[in-house]
Amino acid sequence: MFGKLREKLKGFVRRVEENVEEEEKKIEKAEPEKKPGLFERLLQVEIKEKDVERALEDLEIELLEADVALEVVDELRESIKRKLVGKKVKIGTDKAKVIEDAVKEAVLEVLTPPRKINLLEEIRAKKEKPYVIVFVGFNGSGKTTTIAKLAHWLKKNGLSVVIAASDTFRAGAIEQVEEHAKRVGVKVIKHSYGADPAAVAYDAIQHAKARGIDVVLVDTAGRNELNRNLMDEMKKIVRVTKPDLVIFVGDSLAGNSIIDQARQFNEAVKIDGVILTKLDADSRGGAALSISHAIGAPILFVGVGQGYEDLRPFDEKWFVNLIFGEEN
Ligand SMILES: Nc1nc2c(ncn2[C@@H]2O[C@H](COP(=O)(O)OP(=O)(O)OP(=O)(O)O)[C@@H](O)[C@H]2O)c(=O)[nH]1
Repeated sequence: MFGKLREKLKGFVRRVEENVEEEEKKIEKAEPEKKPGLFERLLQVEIKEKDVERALEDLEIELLEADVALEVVDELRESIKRKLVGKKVKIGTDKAKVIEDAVKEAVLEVLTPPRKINLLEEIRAKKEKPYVIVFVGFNGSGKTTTIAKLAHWLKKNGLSVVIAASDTFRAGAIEQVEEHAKRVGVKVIKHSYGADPAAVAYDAIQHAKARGIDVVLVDTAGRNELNRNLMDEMKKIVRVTKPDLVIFVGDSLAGNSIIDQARQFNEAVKIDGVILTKLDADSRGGAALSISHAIGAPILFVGVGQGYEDLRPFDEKWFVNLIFGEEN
């Protein structure tokens, strides 16, 4: 996971370290009489703007190549600069660590959403059952698989779940969700193809209300902003179901374009949270790094494989440790 991102960020740390080491050598070589404040200068070396500027320019290009969104690259650049320039490092100490810590902190800041959601707590705290989650996204982003994974996870956490087969548009979609649901032991509420998806979701909510089921997961058809009718239909599903949460499911392999997708969906129906799929196959990591910052909604889970267990609650510290090689 994220091999490219790791390589770029570590490369940056190395380049700045080399520059600072050069400075250090200059201080050590200088004649004592040419050195004002010799004692402090000998003890520490200050990281100068020129030590980071060139390395930052290279990093900027590399991050863009790794599909990090432009605004996130700018944010990282400024943040790293703020943290490093003027910093004094004791001679003989581990400079790489000081630089890496600053980069880690900057990445963590960019990853930390303005708002966090503890899904289990929210579901349990809701007085009137059910808690309704609508899933939206492009075709093939992994929505249906993700819904099955989440149903499995919710069940494991002691919650009851029903799925609304609200993709009445794509041939085979209802059978597909039924198959997944059967495997994870969850009931599906369905109508026939061509039926109103909002009506299917509404029925699923009534079903859950009548039986005291905790959560309704609404599977919707994959769509994009060019499908005007489908986008309007999605707005109707949200209007009718008044969901507690709208989750955008995005394929992390789609790279930078996933950010535009998320923005379009966020404009149409407000996105409350994100699930990124296929992280197991994502070497670039740019989408994961950028999406929360771009739409102001937290990443709730990440998909890390095709099995039902392969859904991991997202935590930015985990992501940072993964990038900096402290966890696999
Ligand atoms: N490797 C990997 N594959 C995944 C992951 N999540 C989903 N997939 C695969 O992605 C493919 C598409 O998933 P679906 O769930 O069918 O996609 P969908 O978004 O429901 O498709 P539409 O109904 O067209 O919107 C399937 O082959 C899934 O097994 C993941 O986290 N990792």
